[in-house]
Amino acid sequence: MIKKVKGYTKNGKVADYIPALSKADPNDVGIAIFDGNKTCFSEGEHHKLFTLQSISKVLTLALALMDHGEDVVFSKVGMEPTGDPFNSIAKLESHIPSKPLNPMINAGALAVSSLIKGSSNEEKLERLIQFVRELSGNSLITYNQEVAKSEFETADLNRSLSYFMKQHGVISGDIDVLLDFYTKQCAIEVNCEDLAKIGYSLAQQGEHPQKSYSIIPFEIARLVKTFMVTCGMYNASGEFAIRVGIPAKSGVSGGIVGAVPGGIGIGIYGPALDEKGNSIAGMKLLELLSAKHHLSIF
Ligand SMILES: NC(=O)CC[C@H](N)C(=O)O
Repeated sequence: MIKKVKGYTKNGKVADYIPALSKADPNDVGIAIFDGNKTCFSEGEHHKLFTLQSISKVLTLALALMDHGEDVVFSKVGMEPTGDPFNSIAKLESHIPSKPLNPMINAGALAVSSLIKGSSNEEKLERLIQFVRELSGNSLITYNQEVAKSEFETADLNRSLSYFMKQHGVISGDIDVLLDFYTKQCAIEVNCEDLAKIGYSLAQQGEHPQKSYSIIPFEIARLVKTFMVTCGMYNASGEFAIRVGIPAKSGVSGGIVGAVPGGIGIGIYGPALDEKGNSIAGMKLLELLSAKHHLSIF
């Protein structure tokens, strides 16, 4: 499978606006698939660690909904796709009230992250990491300090979005404290197998990947997967729904998580990105997989 898409990597580019991410090898492509059995199917660079980046937005959304419920969360963030790049500030100004349009773009994710419960950033991060450990069944998961620091030092666009939202009453508190948490959340490190299990858990409406208990309430799992369909691949979500049709979320590290209803989780890594910030080989891989195994939900 990987062989068929490897060639696409040369048409993409590794993200370098977060300096530490530019160290990734653009030729890497890895995939893991988990269907609830003990072992994952995996191929390529599936063992390499990479940071969640925007994939974390799905997980903080689920946690914030579990912390506060829908009314509070959706008073701060909307439910509509933007059609704009993930880091755009444009709609914050042109939409009244100026709350971000959805939780899968940076502005929305920053607003959601500001809601995570905890008396300090350490406590909030510990809760989030524990949540990711449960969803992946991997108790060793932690965050990459170098990537977090690299993003914190260069995140002026995200600071701008945050200050804009603070001025408009969407968020409150110290912006650098929020950025400290957000950049660490984005720097949580996984491999394809961890990601496949997270996808499986979402596909199974929040069930633990290996034990029979629920980590995310059914209704919240349904809700976050709907956002994955409508907004998960940024401003390529419409085309992705047509070509692939799997609830999925990507990140600029080159990761993609997919959750196929009926119990298949997919974790992909391919750091060469297209111009919208999605893994170029990863998207192709999902397209081939979906066509071959009829995985589209539509
Ligand atoms: N699209 C992404 O993966 C963006 C996440 C990244 N940490 C940022 O805020 O820019």
